Amino acid sequence: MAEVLDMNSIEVPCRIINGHRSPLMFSPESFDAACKYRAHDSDIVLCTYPKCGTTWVQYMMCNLLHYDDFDGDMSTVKDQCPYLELFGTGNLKPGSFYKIHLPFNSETFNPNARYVFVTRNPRDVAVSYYHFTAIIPPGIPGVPKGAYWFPRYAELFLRGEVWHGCYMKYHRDWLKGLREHGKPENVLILVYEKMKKDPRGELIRIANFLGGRAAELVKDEKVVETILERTSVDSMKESVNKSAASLFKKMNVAVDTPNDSVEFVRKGVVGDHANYFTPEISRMFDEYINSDPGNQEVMELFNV
Ligand SMILES: Nc1ncnc2c1ncn2[C@@H]1O[C@H](COP(=O)(O)OS(=O)(=O)O)[C@@H](OP(=O)(O)O)[C@H]1O
Repeated sequence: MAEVLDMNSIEVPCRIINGHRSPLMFSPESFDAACKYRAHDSDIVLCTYPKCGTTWVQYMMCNLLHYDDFDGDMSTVKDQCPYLELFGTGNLKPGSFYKIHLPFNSETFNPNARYVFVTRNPRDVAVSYYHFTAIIPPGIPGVPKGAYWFPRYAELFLRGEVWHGCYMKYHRDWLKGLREHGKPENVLILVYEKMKKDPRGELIRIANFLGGRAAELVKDEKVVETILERTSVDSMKESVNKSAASLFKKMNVAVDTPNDSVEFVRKGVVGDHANYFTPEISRMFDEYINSDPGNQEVMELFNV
């Protein structure tokens, strides 16, 4: 008789490295090196909790920094803006642009470096992360894909028992860290919901934060149009998902998805949680948000 899967016993498989929950596919050496890497004065760090809009901002910034060479391929983007926990720090030189999903750490934080922090409503993050967790190997061994598992994932998400830990702790610590240790002129906070409302305005804000050639580029309306087109959901579904699949193959990671495509870019909308949240899940999220006054500061970011 087929074994019945108890959905309530399923965990997200993680490896604990330096106290952080790493996906199993990451090399412990790379992850550990990323945890210990202190930013140089001239670095630009894209720091986000996963699924907050990292890839979108990464693509906008790579366009602004490498406009003429930008080809939309994830292999190129990973060289222009490597993901430290996955690729390690071996190739970094001062003046690099890179992304991390690591928590705030005052020992590796450098107030002279520039930090771009991207955030998004935790309800939509949970849904997005649930989809991603289910498709990226080793995924959840033995768990078939399907929305019915979301209630369990939501519980694990609220407890912080998912890759990269607790959303709220991550946000509270980064916002406090940036406020107390950062220089305001070196910090840019972007909100996914605001980017959806006004991508042009936010692109120009990013360009002005970067300054130099990036700020010059966006004075040309044609360039702005081109970057907005290259970073639209539809263009990125094409460019990112297919090239991510070939990158995974190159890294010998078996991808369990149809059409050889890894859905880094899935729906790209605000409010998808309405399709997944039951009244019980909504109540759990409300309780979670109200459980700590520091969470309100985070939630206020989404009143856009
Ligand atoms: N161009 C563009 N416009 C709007 N939305 C976009 C775009 N690119 C990516 N996305 C959506 O961002 C979600 C993935 O987040 P991240 O890139 O932060 O994921 S990752 O942690 O770096 O893997 C994921 O959200 P969901 O669609 O809700 O799953 C992506 O679809």
